[in-house]
Amino acid sequence: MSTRNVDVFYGDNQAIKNVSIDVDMENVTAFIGPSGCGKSTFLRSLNRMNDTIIGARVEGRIELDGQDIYDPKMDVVQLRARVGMVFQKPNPFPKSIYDNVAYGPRIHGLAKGKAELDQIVETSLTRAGLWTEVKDRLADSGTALSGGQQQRLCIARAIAVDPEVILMDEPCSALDPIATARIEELIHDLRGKYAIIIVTHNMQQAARVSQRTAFFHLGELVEFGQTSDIFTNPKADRTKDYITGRYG
Ligand SMILES: Nc1ncnc2c1ncn2[C@@H]1O[C@H](COP(=O)(O)OP(=O)(O)OP(=O)(O)O)[C@@H](O)[C@H]1O
Repeated sequence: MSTRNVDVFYGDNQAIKNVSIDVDMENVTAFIGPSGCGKSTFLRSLNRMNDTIIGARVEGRIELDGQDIYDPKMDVVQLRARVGMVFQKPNPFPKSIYDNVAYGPRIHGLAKGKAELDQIVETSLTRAGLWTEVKDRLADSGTALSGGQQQRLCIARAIAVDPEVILMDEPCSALDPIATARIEELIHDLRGKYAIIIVTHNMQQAARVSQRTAFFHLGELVEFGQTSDIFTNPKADRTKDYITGRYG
């Protein structure tokens, strides 16, 4: 996935300024930066989630496999299956655990029959590290699970439509440390199967889960590189100030 000279506006207010980035499909990429720097705005532009916000406007070019995702011919429902999203607060549908995962494959016609759908549900829940905890209660409501389990269910739901990229917007901010550790392990296990981009406030988390880090400040991409370099040998003064806790 690549972006070229991307600007994002909310009315007259410019939240993202001229951001060009190539997201590596093999690695986990973290977006970090102080509150309000535009991390979530930029993340949402990668699967056209900003389309749903009145007054939001994206300029520049964003490509997935060489295709312009803002091309008027792009099927946005299909795009959001290819570039899935996991939000800050787990948001399972008020449906059974099974139906939460089966929903996407059903609407996209990915399974030929019940057996195939069962298999997709099992594989997705297994990849999301939830299968053993829920396999005997697939008919229970997804909303009855713990917060951490709900977030893993949301990850299973994203995985079920076989995405290329998974966007995660502060996926652990509503979770306790144990549930957070499970999600971080899961991100580690999913690396290589999907390109993962995670927005996080937590620099330790970025250092633990990602191989590439992008530092944003005031809507600009200040520095992007290997996570180890960003944290141990940042080039820009603004990055240095942020990682040493001088602001943010
Ligand atoms: N729906 C919206 N309507 C208008 N302005 C918005 C909207 N969402 C974000 N903004 C503005 O865009 C700028 C970037 O916000 P954004 O939420 O992308 O930053 P962030 O780095 O993700 O912040 P945080 O870490 O606090 O979530 C801010 O000035 C914010 O006020």
